[in-house]
Amino acid sequence: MIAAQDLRKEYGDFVAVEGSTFSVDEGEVFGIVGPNGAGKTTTLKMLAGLLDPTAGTAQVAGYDTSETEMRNHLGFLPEESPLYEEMTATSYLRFFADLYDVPTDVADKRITETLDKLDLEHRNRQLGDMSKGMKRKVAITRSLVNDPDVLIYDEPASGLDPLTTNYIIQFTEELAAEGKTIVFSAHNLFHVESICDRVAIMNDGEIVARGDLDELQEAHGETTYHVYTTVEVSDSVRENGRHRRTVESMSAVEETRTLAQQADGEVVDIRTEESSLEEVFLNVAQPGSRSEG
Ligand SMILES: Nc1ncnc2c1ncn2[C@@H]1O[C@H](COP(=O)(O)OP(=O)(O)OP(=O)(O)O)[C@@H](O)[C@H]1O
Repeated sequence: MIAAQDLRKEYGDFVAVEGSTFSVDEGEVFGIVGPNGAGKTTTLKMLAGLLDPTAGTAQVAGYDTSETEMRNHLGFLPEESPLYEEMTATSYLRFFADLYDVPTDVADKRITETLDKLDLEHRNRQLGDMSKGMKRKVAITRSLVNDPDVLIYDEPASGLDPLTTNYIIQFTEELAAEGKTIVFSAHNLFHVESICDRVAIMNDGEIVARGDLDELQEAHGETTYHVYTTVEVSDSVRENGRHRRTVESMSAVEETRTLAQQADGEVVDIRTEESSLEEVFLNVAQPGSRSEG
């Protein structure tokens, strides 16, 4: 549904994105994460046809991103969505539906249903008088007026309160369940972990790791073993009448078993804990690069 081959973007002599190759299948939710300045927005804008790549190509819904027809199949949510401040939400959304030649009755139904799902109140308030969360809901609704197959969302929930953030993340999940293909960037790795099928981690303009969570953990994460014993062993802590020793390798698990036996005890439980996406991220997004946080 989305394919990018060797995308590159230069701003003057600064290379913002290079060698970016990836694909996203129909119905997949694909997350792009990375430190500030890694090149996420630049990548998303190239996919949305808003920035011309310096080199490389990309296709969305079967169209090259340079083809205008592609935009009829795409909903793009920019990081900052400038809205026409004097318009009401309803008139603004009708205006955009009209640009896509959506018949008025179809547009009105679609707009009302989406705003209902997003629980937007005060629909006839001027956009300039709406809160940030309300404006984001209007911008999300705008991305859906043409009923696109593909959604490209740049930081959909950035800077919003936890309640509104939850609404938007849940809503994105619902869109995925309806079969939309979604690419989005986010700094909140918990959200990415909870809704993405696959993730690409960018650093310094390049994709440095990619895959589903299991693949990322296997390639770049660590497994932690919590070994529970009946007796105290070196570095163990007491926990609910047992002793827990936390180690990083199977050989250390075996060593713990030996230590327990030497103290006339035994291992009664072993629990494993995989790295979170945040830990994987910290392992691959190296500082010292051009991080702009
Ligand atoms: N129009 C521009 N002209 C020059 N440099 C730019 C331009 N737009 C972006 N850049 C630079 O390109 C790099 C990548 O920017 P981009 O916005 O794609 O990063 P990002 O990963 O989305 O960052 P953030 O998480 O902060 O939104 C940054 O160093 C940025 O300063």
